[in-house]
Amino acid sequence: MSNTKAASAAYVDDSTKWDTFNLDPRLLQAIDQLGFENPTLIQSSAIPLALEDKRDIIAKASTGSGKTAAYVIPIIQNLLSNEREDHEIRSIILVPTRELSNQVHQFIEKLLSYCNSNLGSINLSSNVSDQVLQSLLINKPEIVITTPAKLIKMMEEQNNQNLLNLSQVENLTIDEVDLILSYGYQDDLNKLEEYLPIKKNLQTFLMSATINEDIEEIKSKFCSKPAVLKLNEDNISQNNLIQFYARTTEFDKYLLAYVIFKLQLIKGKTLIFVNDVERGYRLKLFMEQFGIRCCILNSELPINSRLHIVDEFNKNVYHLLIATDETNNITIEQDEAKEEEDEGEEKEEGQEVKEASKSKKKNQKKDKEYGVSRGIDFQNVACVLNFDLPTTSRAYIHRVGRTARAGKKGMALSFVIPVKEVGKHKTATLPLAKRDEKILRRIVKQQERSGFEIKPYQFDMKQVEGFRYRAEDAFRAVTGTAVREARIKELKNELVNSDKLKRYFEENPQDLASLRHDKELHPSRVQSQLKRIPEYLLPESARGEVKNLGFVPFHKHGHRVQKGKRGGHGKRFGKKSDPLKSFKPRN
Ligand SMILES: Nc1ncnc2c1ncn2[C@@H]1O[C@H](COP(=O)(O)OP(=O)(O)OP(=O)(O)O)[C@@H](O)[C@H]1O
Repeated sequence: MSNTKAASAAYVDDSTKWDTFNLDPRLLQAIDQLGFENPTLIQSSAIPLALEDKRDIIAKASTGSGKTAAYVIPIIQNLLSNEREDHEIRSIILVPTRELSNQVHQFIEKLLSYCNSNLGSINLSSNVSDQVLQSLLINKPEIVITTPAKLIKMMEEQNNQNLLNLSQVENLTIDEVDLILSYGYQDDLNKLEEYLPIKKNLQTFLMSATINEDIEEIKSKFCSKPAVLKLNEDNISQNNLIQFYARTTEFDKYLLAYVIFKLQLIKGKTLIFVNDVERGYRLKLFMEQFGIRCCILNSELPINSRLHIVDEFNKNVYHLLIATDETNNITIEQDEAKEEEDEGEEKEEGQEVKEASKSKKKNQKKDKEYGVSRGIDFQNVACVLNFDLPTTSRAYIHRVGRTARAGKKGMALSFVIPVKEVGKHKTATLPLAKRDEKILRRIVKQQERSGFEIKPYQFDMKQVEGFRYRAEDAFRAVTGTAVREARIKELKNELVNSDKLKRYFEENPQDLASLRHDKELHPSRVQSQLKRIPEYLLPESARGEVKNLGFVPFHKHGHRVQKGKRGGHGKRFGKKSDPLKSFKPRN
């Protein structure tokens, strides 16, 4: 989390002020510095329960509703109000991914700004060597943030046992608790049970936007009489997320992506989700053909690069990020089984999914603790594009939750392939798309249950058609070999970046900006003519002098489109533009 403006009325509890919680002045000052004027609803519900009533908490609240502060503030407050001479580990925060571990750690450090000399925190899942971690642990930081696997690995190493003494732990928090279970951390949690003083009044917080009965076992292990808070969309008066889906074909996904991003039909930053690493590179290479710059995020990249990419995306260095969502594949079997059970659907298709996901798993060298669709606080994302539909409706909630955060507005657009279209385009196909229609039905139902609508969006294909030839040409240039080469090249680049990042940029943080992650990879045939859009391809309103603004405003009044500059368009949209407005739905 970086500096944040106050969340909008949708999430903020205006009726509650921070000073009603009797927080330590050092903590209040840090909250003030973050710009959090009022607590959010989940914060104003959870904090008194945790502090005054000393309750364990199970909180299910929407993505972006401020759950992190809802558990971090009570943790810090409790530590401050029982300050001790001796330093010991007193709070463990478990998160499913290294990305989230880093983010939560950074947030905690901000809240500790005024009490750093009294309290400390450590991120065990950071990218430093075990020796460095050991030297940091000597200082006995009070708060440990980690993935379960890393904690257990360190606990099991003989020489860490004194350093990682958990006998004084007073609080255990499990963030994204349902994902922790899906990631196969159950064994680690079982082991953790042995190390923790559960019987001695351990306070437990279990948090997520999606929680179901799967957590019963954890609940009975770690909680006693928990207060269960359910603050989902129903509790929020205003819906800031506009959701669309568009039925399309395997190839037309690429065509539409080209049109949307080349014509800058989406205003602001976009996060594009694909379902596997290779598709991410294919899409990047395809977009590169048109001079559309974007960067890639996936589990193959070194952790330093991943964190740096997210950080720079948040600082608006990049506008387009193609992220491979692999929680998708990890949770698919469990989630499918669960969702099918809920809806009494047949098991056969579940089998199909298992097979497809198995064959995928074979050639992936992924970091098991990678994840960006859960919990990562991407800042100011205008649009989430599900280039590939997620494979469960639960994954959908978390993906689209990367936009419209903290009460801001956002849009989600999901491409859906009708069953009869699957397998028609040899290279662009994605076998799991056979499930798209079914998943869409579930998403629609689930959104309806929360009172939201996901609307169909039909692009006016007549307008798009003119771009087809160029899209096909560009797509042909992105061969399988080109994708493989790009993948290796990106990995090499990022390893170099990562090494540089580690050694040099630690001391020179201001120079971090010089490492760009959206460099062109182009191992495919480069066709420079594709970077320009000839005028005849533009929608009428965008040709020549602007007359019909309010449609696709390619440039401000009185300015010509500056071709050849920044991917062919010098100017951003005027005020009246709406994302995707030129492609009106056909009813
Ligand atoms: N009281 C507050 N006032 C204003 N902004 C806030 C407040 N609390 C949190 N935020 C901001 O809201 C954003 C979302 O918070 P957070 O990441 O904790 O959400 P979350 O509920 O954990 O979401 P997810 O389920 O996606 O993990 C962050 O940018 C955070 O800084």
